[in-house]
Amino acid sequence: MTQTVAVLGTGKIGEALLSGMIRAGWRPADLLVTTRRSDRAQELHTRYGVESVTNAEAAKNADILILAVKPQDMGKLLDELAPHVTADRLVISAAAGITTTFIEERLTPDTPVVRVMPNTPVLVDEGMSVISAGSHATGAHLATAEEIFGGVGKTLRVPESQQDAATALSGSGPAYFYFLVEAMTDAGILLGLPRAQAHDLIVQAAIGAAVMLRDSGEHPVKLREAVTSPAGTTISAIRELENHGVRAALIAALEAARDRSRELASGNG
Ligand SMILES: NC(=O)C1=CN([C@@H]2O[C@H](COP(=O)(O)OP(=O)(O)OC[C@H]3O[C@@H](n4cnc5c(N)ncnc54)[C@H](O)[C@@H]3O)[C@@H](O)[C@H]2O)C=CC1
Ligand SMILES: O=C(O)[C@@H]1CCC=N1
Repeated sequence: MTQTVAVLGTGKIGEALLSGMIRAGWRPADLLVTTRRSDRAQELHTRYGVESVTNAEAAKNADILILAVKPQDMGKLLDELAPHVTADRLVISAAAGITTTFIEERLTPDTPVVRVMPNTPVLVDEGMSVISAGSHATGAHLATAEEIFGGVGKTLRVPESQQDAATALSGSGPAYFYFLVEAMTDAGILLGLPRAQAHDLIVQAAIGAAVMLRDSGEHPVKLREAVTSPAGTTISAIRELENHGVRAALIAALEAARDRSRELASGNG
């Protein structure tokens, strides 16, 4: 029997997931969305043909509820849902930091909850979604989450204790690469290239490097060594990166993201 899936909170990640599910073959008739604003509901209907309902209606009518509001809005959303969510539903949360216990405590006892940390490349079917079971979620519930998120990229099961780290790596990860591309494009401007050309050169270098990382099976150190000619250009750049502590900065940055995810666990942010 076809299941109905509702995406509650259809902002950046909610819409990215919704669009991916439709590309992966979900019928708009089997999908529901909730929004805070009616113009947003209309926009999503025009774009995807999906019906917009209230959170309470979504809880009553959908078999699977995907919660995609900000961690700070999660407590309020769960209060709205609680009277209507029965334990035969599957609740999937995509919110950073929010634990399955936080959600379970606010819903009908025994409601299965799965925590997922996706990332925005679900928009191009190259997402990374890290999945953990709450205390009432079975293997079948995890498989359902994998089916939904696996349609738009890779999935990985981890113990929930690793979710904050995964959030720092893959959840936020795309932003670090965009930041690097932005900075390297600025460097191209400094070196006298037109902005559009600098952008294209760096983006293609990033794509080429990413595909080699994924497909060659080689360690990144080996791939970097192959670029780094003796007394050449690359080693001059690497020395500057090390002088400026870029490696240490990245380690500290991801640690800060992990810590922020832990802080968000209270739902107050
Ligand atoms: N943006 C990203 O790359 C990722 C975000 N996430 C998580 O996804 C969640 C959403 O993040 P974004 O999409 O970036 O934020 P966003 O602000 O774009 O989307 C949140 C949406 O929820 C709506 N909303 C809030 N309360 C609502 C309610 N009671 N009923 C219906 N809709 C409601 C807001 O109007 C907004 O459209 C967060 O918990 C975040 O941690 C997870 C992975 C990646
Ligand atoms: O920045 C954030 O909090 C969200 C979670 C992971 C990516 N974006």
